[in-house]
Amino acid sequence: MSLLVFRDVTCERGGRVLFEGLSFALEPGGAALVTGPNGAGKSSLIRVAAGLLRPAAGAVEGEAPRALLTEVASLDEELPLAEALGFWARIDGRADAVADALIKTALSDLAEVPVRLLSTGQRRRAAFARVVASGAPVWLLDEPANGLDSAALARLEDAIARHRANGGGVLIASHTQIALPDAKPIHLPFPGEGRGPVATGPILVPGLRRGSD
Ligand SMILES: Nc1ncnc2c1ncn2[C@@H]1O[C@H](COP(=O)(O)OP(=O)(O)OP(=O)(O)O)[C@@H](O)[C@H]1O
Repeated sequence: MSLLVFRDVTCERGGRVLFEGLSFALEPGGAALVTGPNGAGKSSLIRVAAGLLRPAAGAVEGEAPRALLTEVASLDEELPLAEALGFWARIDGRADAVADALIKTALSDLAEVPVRLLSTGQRRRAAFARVVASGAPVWLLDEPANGLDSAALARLEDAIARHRANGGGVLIASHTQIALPDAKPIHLPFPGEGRGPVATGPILVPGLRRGSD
């Protein structure tokens, strides 16, 4: 059974259609990579998948829990990292998962450091640790490689590969090259590029249009 399904989804923001008729399914072990220029609607697509934006038309389906990574880590700045992660992990009923998530993101040494003292890359890894600790089968990652050095990027790619090998699925929006074998491509084109198919393979995108800017 599919983990996540977009069925003829249209997304509008600010009175503008960003994409329409977007259909694809994320299977266990699967991945989809959303690309496109600034403002094309990549983050909006991820937010639609997360249920934070309602599609103007169509439906997003799937019973599997989803974990979301955005620019904002939403971790208490004053708490030590492990405690800040523990707050969310307890809500997910996964308090025991924090230590392992810290190991997978190479943050164990910073477990007692207040979140406000973390660097940009460390914050990004901390936000990803939240996703790892959640135990959710579906990972929705908006620019997960932002701010990461090459070692951290390799660890991110490893974690994604392991998640997929365990039957999880990932939907990623990224400007940066990221190793995502056999990912379904979803390209959101430039404004004014016109209507037409924007994806190949198993993703079906009957049309895509934009309103006037
Ligand atoms: N809250 C909002 N209200 C109205 N329009 C918005 C809102 N947020 C974003 N938009 C518009 O929606 C469009 C798509 O934005 P989005 O952030 O999804 O693009 P993106 O492809 O992720 O861009 P980037 O590569 O710069 O991150 C942009 O034109 C943006 O101005």
